[in-house]
Amino acid sequence: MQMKPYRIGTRGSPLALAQAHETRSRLMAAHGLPEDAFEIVVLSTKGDRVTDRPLSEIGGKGLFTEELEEQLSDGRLDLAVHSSKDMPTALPEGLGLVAFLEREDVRDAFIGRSAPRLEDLPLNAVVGSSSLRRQALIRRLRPDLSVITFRGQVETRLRKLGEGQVDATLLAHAGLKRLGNTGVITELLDPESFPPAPGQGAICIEARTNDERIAELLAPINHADTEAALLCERGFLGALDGSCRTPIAGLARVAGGQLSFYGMILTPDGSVWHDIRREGPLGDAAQLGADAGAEVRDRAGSSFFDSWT
Ligand SMILES: NCc1[nH]cc(CCC(=O)O)c1CC(=O)O
Repeated sequence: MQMKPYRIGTRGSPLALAQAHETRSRLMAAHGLPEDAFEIVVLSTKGDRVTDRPLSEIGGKGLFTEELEEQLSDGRLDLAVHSSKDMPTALPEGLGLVAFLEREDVRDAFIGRSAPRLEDLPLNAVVGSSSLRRQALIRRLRPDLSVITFRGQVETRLRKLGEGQVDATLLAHAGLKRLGNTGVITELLDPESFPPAPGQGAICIEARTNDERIAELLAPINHADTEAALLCERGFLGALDGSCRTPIAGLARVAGGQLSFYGMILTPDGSVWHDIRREGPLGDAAQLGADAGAEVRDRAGSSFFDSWT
């Protein structure tokens, strides 16, 4: 009997497509299914269409997810593949992050034209980044640099760098690996001094939470340690109510059945920051992250958060 193919939704950027193809390959291998058991459905989102303004200004969570989520909710899609980093902490009713693929390298990659390392950039060099976290972390380490907003797909940013619009840029190592573009990297940044975004490097799969058939399909490709780390990092983000305007970093790692979490919040100019370290059992991942978020929020005090708005 010919079954209807599972419909996998994705955005159309090269990175998103690579992630959707990787997910399909994992599903084919896990279930011994042929390629045509899955159909990859490409949707354009608001975040893809508005490219001339910083994401933090267009505002609104779910900029890259709304169209996919509508089609998941009404059954036109069975699953949607995302970068966990781009996923808001609150999802529409009835949808959830049902599986996480094993995480790639979490580090940020530095791509320098004027110097191979962030610390070697000449005084007053220009760094392009659209991420508030990266902007704040750069300013924290190198207050002399000028940081400009720099949007577009990975390829667009590399082209702008090549044209000399900036002296350096930063991109996720994981994304460059998935695009087969690691040759451009001149330095991998230490996650202690340059902590990644919550979710960085992990592909997640969103689906209807009440759909048993899809839950069974996804169970064998879920990576338990990645899931625990992600729940922890998203707990941290949620406790800080990370809007798109907040520089927040957070990384949970699993070793010996224990989670260790490191998180940081910064003012956009990088002049003030608060960091936190927490260890705990895997089973309490989300709570551990949420507690860390609450503590760092209390420590920072409300005046700290005023500087964000
Ligand atoms: N917001 C864009 C985005 N979302 C996920 C990745 C990279 C892949 C990942 O972190 O999983 C990127 C590009 C980048 O930060 O370089």
